[in-house]
Amino acid sequence: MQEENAEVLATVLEPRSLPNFVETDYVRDVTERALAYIAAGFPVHFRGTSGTGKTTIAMHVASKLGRPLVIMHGDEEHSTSDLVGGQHGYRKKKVVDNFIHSVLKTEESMNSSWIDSRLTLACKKGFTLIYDEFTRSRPEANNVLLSVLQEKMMGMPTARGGEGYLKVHPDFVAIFTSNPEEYAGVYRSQDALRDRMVTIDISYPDKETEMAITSAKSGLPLHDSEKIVNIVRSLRDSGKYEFAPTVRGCIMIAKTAKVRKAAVEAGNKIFRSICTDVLASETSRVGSDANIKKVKEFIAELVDRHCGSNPEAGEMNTDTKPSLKVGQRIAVGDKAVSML
Ligand SMILES: Nc1ncnc2c1ncn2[C@@H]1O[C@H](COP(=O)(O)OP(=O)(O)OP(=O)(O)O)[C@@H](O)[C@H]1O
Repeated sequence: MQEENAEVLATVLEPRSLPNFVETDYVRDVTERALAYIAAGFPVHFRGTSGTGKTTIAMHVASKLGRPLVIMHGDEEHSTSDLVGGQHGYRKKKVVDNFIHSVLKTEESMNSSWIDSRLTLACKKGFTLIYDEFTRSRPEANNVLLSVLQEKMMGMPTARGGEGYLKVHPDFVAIFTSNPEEYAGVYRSQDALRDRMVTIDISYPDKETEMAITSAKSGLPLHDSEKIVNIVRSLRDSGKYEFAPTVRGCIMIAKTAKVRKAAVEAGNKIFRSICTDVLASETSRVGSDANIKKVKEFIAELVDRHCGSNPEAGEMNTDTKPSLKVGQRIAVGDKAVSML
């Protein structure tokens, strides 16, 4: 019944890397390791703090598999039916019989049909599934995945209310991401599920990768991107923050400096204020005035340290050195970097 009538409530994506994806040695290494585990038949789990690039790498790995892609996002509101599918839809039929003037007859009927979840669709058709931040869903909701990953069978409710099984397509691949900082207050990654996947820890990318990402995403030349990355990495290494700054901070500073045509120089007031705004907001949620003042002073110090003190610095000259172009391979330090 479900096979024939299934409506598909799912967005199937073409497997593609995200725009301006940068491939460095670091990215290539993580991708190759993940693809090898997948080829050996194991689901892969990218685990890392916010902004380390887990989702982007998951999308890249999916693009290498070349199968259609569906994405699910963990959510504590999810129930099993969000993962498996369920009866959805409502049709109302109203018959008004006023043949006899004084009688009004109304008839209503409801009709619902089975709608596959994204997981079911991927299991049936052999698509790639990215389950982003899967630990945000309650363990009971995720339990259906245990037999999918181990026995390659998926428990499905039947028309008569019992349980049937769907055989998982041999091309089905699952890629998971999670943020360990969220385990404490939310739901710990279930051990049984974790035991069925290979976890690759993703930490902050190396300097070359951060520079290449900043340049590719903003269009700023690499030498300017390097100065911004140096500021962010020094702040991260210092430990003087509530939340560690990420490559997202680098991208925000670089893009805004470009829009405002501010030279990436310590002497440029606009550039200084962009660094302070972006990094103070990225690294603190609530803070006392005294704390924020200290962080801002430290950011100013880092801008001086990494961008020189040039009081004459005015508008940036964006024409002097190229940023990373699609397909271009360049040397950053002693490493080769390319943008896909
Ligand atoms: N290899 C890469 N090429 C280009 N951009 C990248 C690459 N890796 C990461 N990024 C960029 O870095 C930022 C953070 O990456 P991403 O969103 O994948 O991190 P995340 O670890 O999934 O973060 P969160 O846990 O907060 O969702 C994004 O703007 C993303 O586009």
